[in-house]
Amino acid sequence: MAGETRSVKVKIDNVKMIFNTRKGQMTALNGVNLDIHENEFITVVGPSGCGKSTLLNIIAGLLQPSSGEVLCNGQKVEGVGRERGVVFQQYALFPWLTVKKNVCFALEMRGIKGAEAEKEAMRYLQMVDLEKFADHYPKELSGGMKQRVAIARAYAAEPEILLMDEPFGALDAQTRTQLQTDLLNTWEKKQKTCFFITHDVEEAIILGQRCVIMSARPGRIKKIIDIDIPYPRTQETRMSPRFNELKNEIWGEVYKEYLEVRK
Ligand SMILES: Nc1ncnc2c1ncn2[C@@H]1O[C@H](COP(=O)(O)OP(=O)(O)OP(=O)(O)O)[C@@H](O)[C@H]1O
Repeated sequence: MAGETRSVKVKIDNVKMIFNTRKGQMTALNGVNLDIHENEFITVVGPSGCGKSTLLNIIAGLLQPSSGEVLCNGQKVEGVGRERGVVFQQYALFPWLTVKKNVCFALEMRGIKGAEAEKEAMRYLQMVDLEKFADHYPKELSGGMKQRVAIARAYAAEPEILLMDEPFGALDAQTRTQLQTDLLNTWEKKQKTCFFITHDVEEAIILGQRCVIMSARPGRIKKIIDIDIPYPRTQETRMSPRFNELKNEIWGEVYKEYLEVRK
């Protein structure tokens, strides 16, 4: 299985999450166990409301589980940490800072300041092909460009683990495809551990080494599928018979869970 010989970067150990709501207690996650290996690219799919974002927020340290724990590099996660970077669907850029200064912000958190930070920021902007827009403000950019800035900023923070919650979900199909290609290129060069949530089964296959399928609420891991398609993956990969087999298999599993939600 992909990644099995590598060391465990993040261990999700019997995580349960209960929310107190106006209607009483609601179990969002129950008994989630997963080992994410060093430099592994994991994609996560499942019906709406199955707890994907909740799980990501627990790994990020933004939420504390009701029971169970998450270990990162063997240490219990008790809050946010620099080794874990998050990219959300909404770009979360600082609107009052230019593109370059948004990236500088992440560098400053690492202690890189002044001219050196500016130079480094340009290097990260080049990576996402946005160096020409360094002095623009976020409001002057398209949705796809803003998300590329958010990705450059996430990379500039040099996290060991990238947690991505439907980062391309709000984008048009063409921009999404372009960003998938950019992300794959960057991942192949920089090899970070990635945990990537998506609603899009094709996206889960084109990016991931393993695809985690979550069951309907209360969310747990239903199945993990090895995406045994070699990298580099390109848009032509989508035409291959294996891609289509995997797509049918994963889609079938997700659809069964979707029907559970509707019952
Ligand atoms: N802070 C909260 N308080 C109460 N309930 C919550 C809270 N956060 C999430 N939930 C509930 O927990 C369940 C899981 O939510 P979550 O956002 O993790 O699902 P998801 O799989 O990411 O959904 P989607 O795919 O629609 O984004 C949902 O029923 C949601 O309403």
